[in-house]
Amino acid sequence: MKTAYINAAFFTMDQKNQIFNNGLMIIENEMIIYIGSFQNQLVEEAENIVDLKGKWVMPGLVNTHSHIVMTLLRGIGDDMLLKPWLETRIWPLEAQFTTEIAQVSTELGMLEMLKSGTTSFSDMFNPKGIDADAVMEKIGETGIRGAFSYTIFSLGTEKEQQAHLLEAERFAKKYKTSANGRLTTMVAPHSPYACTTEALLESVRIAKENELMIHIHVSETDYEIADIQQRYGHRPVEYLRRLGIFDSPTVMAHGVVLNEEEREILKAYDVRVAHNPISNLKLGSGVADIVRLLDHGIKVGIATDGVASNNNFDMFEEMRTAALLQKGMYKDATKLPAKTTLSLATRVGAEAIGMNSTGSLEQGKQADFITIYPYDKEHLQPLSEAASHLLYAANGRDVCDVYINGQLIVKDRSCLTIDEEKVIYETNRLQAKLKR
Ligand SMILES: CSC[C@H]1O[C@@H](n2cnc3c(O)ncnc32)[C@H](O)[C@@H]1O
Ligand SMILES: [Zn+2]
Repeated sequence: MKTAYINAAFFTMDQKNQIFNNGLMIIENEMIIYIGSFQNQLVEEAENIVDLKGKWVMPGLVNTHSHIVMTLLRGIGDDMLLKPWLETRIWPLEAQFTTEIAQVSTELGMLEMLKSGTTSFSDMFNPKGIDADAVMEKIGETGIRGAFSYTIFSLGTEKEQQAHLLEAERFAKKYKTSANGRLTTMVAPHSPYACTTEALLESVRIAKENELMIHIHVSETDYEIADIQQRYGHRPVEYLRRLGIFDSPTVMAHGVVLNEEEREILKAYDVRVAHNPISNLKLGSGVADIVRLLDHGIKVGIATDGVASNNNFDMFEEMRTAALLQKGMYKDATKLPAKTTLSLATRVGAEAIGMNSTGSLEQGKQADFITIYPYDKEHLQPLSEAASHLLYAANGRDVCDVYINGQLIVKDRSCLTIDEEKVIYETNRLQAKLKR
């Protein structure tokens, strides 16, 4: 069935960055089959017409690195550096997670992501003590597109670590293509510091044998660089390169502390970077040099990280912060201009996590898009500067509708796939049970 979307301004975020004011988009079988100027004949041929009534339409946002299962930990452990934050606050709390907590935490995160315009995300979750299948079931029900990683940590006895790796591989295989192709998996050794060399080598094997991407935290802090250098005689990038991690397509979260030689390696191996500007600021890790990464031709996506270090999943805030930081750091307002930054949060981010079929409004792409109704919003006036407002003035609460695969998931700010009231009630009931 063909559906025509009319009466809107379409921001394609494709290579040409086109804007079709009062344009037309036609969707058939979950795909965009036409995007462009209004054509009466095409509208007449469509079985369905959706009047978008002056809205702005753009591709759904792509969050390239998150920890959805941590959402219940928002606001806990503020104002700490990464190492003590993980070791004294986050990991002891995650150790108390049950499957019920993980499911509610996931639903809360999904609700927030969807309502703020994220249609695709790449997530690493801590599976300790929880039924990962039950979490996947919840995610599948929401309608979102995602790549999930069952995180590999080197904790416990040799036998426990073997069992953990087996389970990570089972999970990666089982969900490689699931929920009608919307959900997929990656292999995720947590980081060079939380995994043994053996676990990293096993990750390389699992990724290769199953043709999966790798998702890993790398070069997040000065401490990590010194620690890995001392333990293995190399900085993290060279250490991982030698182990073969980058022989599979890899998404590296952070990349805050990198030198020129390392950027050359990332480019040579087509390693992609998930840039988490707010988390990096909040944990006192620093500011990644995105300008240099882009100058090297490295694919960079925008990401929030988990909400315990952000403290929200608002990708509008995230991309604005990304742009402002580079301008400030370089004392050069031309760095990371609006269009470039918007493309990192959409098309380029999608490519970075291997989702080439989404991220822009183009013929042949999946129909993942969001709408914003600007007329009653003072901070989105004057209307003529819409392209600027999307980066510099809008926020996640401006998102009106969200479509994934052409399916309406959020309608007029109500999520159709999640019981919002119940999730908020359960969040507070379960969070109160955690020993802090
Ligand atoms: C085991 S899944 C992911 C796991 O990583 C931890 N985490 C969250 N944010 C960060 C970060 O910025 N760097 C390193 N590790 C992080 C947290 O325990 C998550 O559950
Ligand atoms: Zn992270």
